[in-house]
Amino acid sequence: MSMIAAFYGGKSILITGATGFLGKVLMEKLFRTSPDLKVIYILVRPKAGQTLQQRVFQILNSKLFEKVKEVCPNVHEKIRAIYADLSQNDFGISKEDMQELLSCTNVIFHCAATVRFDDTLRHAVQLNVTATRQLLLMASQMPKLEAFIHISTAYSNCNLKHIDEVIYPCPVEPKKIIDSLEWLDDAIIEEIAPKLIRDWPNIYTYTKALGEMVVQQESRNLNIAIIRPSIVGATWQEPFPGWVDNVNGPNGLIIAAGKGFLRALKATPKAVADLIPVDTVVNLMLAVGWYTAVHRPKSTLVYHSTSGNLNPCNWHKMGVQVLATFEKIPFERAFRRPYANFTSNNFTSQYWNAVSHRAPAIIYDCYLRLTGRKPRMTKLMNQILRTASMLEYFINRSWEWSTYNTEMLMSELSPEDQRVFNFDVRQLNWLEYIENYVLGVKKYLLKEDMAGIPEAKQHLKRLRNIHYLFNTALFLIVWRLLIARSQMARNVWFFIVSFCYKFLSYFRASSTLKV
Ligand SMILES: CCCCCCCCCCCCCCCCCCCCCC(=O)SCCNC(=O)CCNC(=O)[C@H](O)C(C)(C)COP(=O)(O)OP(=O)(O)OC[C@H]1O[C@@H](n2cnc3c(N)ncnc32)[C@H](O)[C@@H]1OP(=O)(O)O
Ligand SMILES: NC(=O)C1=CN([C@@H]2O[C@H](COP(=O)(O)OP(=O)(O)OC[C@H]3O[C@@H](n4cnc5c(N)ncnc54)[C@H](OP(=O)(O)O)[C@@H]3O)[C@@H](O)[C@H]2O)C=CC1
Repeated sequence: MSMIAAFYGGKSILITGATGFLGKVLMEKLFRTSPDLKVIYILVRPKAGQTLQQRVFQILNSKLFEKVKEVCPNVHEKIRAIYADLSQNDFGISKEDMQELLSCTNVIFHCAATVRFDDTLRHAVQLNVTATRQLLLMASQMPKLEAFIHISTAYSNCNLKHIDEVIYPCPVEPKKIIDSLEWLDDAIIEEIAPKLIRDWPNIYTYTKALGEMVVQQESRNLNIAIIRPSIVGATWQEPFPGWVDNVNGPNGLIIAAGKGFLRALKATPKAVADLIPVDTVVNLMLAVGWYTAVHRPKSTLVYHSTSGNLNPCNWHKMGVQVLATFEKIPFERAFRRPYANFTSNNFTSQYWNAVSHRAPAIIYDCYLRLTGRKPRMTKLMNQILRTASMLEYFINRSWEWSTYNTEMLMSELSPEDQRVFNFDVRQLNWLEYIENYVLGVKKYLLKEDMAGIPEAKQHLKRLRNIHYLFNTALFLIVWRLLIARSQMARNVWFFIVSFCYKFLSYFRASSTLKV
């Protein structure tokens, strides 16, 4: 019997960010392994015209939850969506709901955050810092609370090269920032933001670091743990391989590469690609929840959920495998044949952007215009290049994350728990994982049918022929222009033509002799 699964039995669990990528996988695993849990409270806001109930219905009826419905047929009754908007100071939770949360919650998983790199400082602080403080305040009023698990990111201290499982102080106190945001106007905030974030690459990582400090400062006598995942990728094993549901992180770039839009990336090929499967992160979260509640460590422990120091893979290996998978399982209606050129050189990167990205987009837009259609490729290309440039910081550096706490926890688990809640990334086979990942992007993000693969392969063959034709035509045009202007080019040209002519004459003569 799994001790971790048994621990969650009969428990009331509060999850923030349950409608997000990590949150959904967390709920799925909880229901599947502890179907006798009492209730999962999720803090949700209405979104995109959907009510809370519609959002929950959509999640529970997705493919991700197919297995859950077999193990826990009354899953609908065990999930309680509570209206909450974390960008409001009191979350906007009703009095009755708040009362229920305060009196019943046993474990909290705080996943909600804004993960946009370019969010405004005000919004990012509100969500990643102030909301965390507010939730901790709520937690301190929960008599039955056994553990509070805060999800941060391995990149919260990416201004350092070696990162230990400790909370590092930020130059400016979070409280000072929260207070000043109350009276400063938006224009001033955006002006001071770059000075505040200093050597952090973006507002997201900076506010996640502030969030950790808030956890440390407001922990009171709560049992708290922090988990820091690196780049969270598709599921490795559970509930099935390759599940993904948004275009964040590598997902958008895999789409852009598979569709042939993105063919070069400013990336250091040897830098560590610190991806971690989402189910591995979730298994660690559940194990940490159990350990924190049962063993009650004296201080707040930080756990790194990273792959780099246990089972490293680099961007070159990843790119090669992604390309190999595109060969086997191509995406439909590609713009160009997929190709992956990683360069860390600024000049080469600019060159590839001009030749491989912007020029084809402009040519295609001209074609659309000529055929009476609305041009759209340049806009799309700009969007993709903007996203790629936002991620550049993370694909041109390597970090070392120590994983003592994570390894200690692994050794504390029973063999059964190590199997059911496996977070040992050493067992991950990257080639297999990446193939399933790309397949998952095709199936679950692009919603492409596997039956379309032969047609997609045909399409790629056509694109290859167009590519050869285009290159030959381009070569001839450039050559013709050169001949017109340079005597040397003319001489070379006549030499080649006469050589070819002589070769053909010889070939014809020798074949006539044979007959
Ligand atoms: C050479 C080829 C290579 C081939 C081989 C390939 C091998 C694989 C290589 C993989 C290398 C991976 C490196 C990963 C490094 C991750 C590091 C993470 C580190 C920290 C991790 C964390 O701790 S935490 C999570 C990370 N947090 C994000 O990862 C959010 C980022 N992101 C944004 O911060 C905003 O996205 C940003 C960008 C501002 C734009 O902002 P923006 O305003 O311009 O655009 P929007 O985001 O509003 O998007 C407008 C609409 O475009 C849609 N769309 C957007 N991108 C799209 C896309 N690429 N493909 C299709 N569709 C896309 C979107 O879905 C919207 O569609 P709709 O309007 O219909 O909803
Ligand atoms: N994905 C990754 O690569 C990594 C993620 N992390 C961390 O993991 C956690 C989860 O990330 P992930 O699942 O990928 O992110 P998602 O963007 O998929 O999910 C974010 C969640 O937060 C919720 N949320 C955002 N704003 C509000 C709000 N105002 N009120 C209520 N809920 C809100 C979202 O709700 P809604 O659906 O309504 O928008 C959603 O459920 C985050 O803390 C992130 O920092 C750490 C490292 C890497």
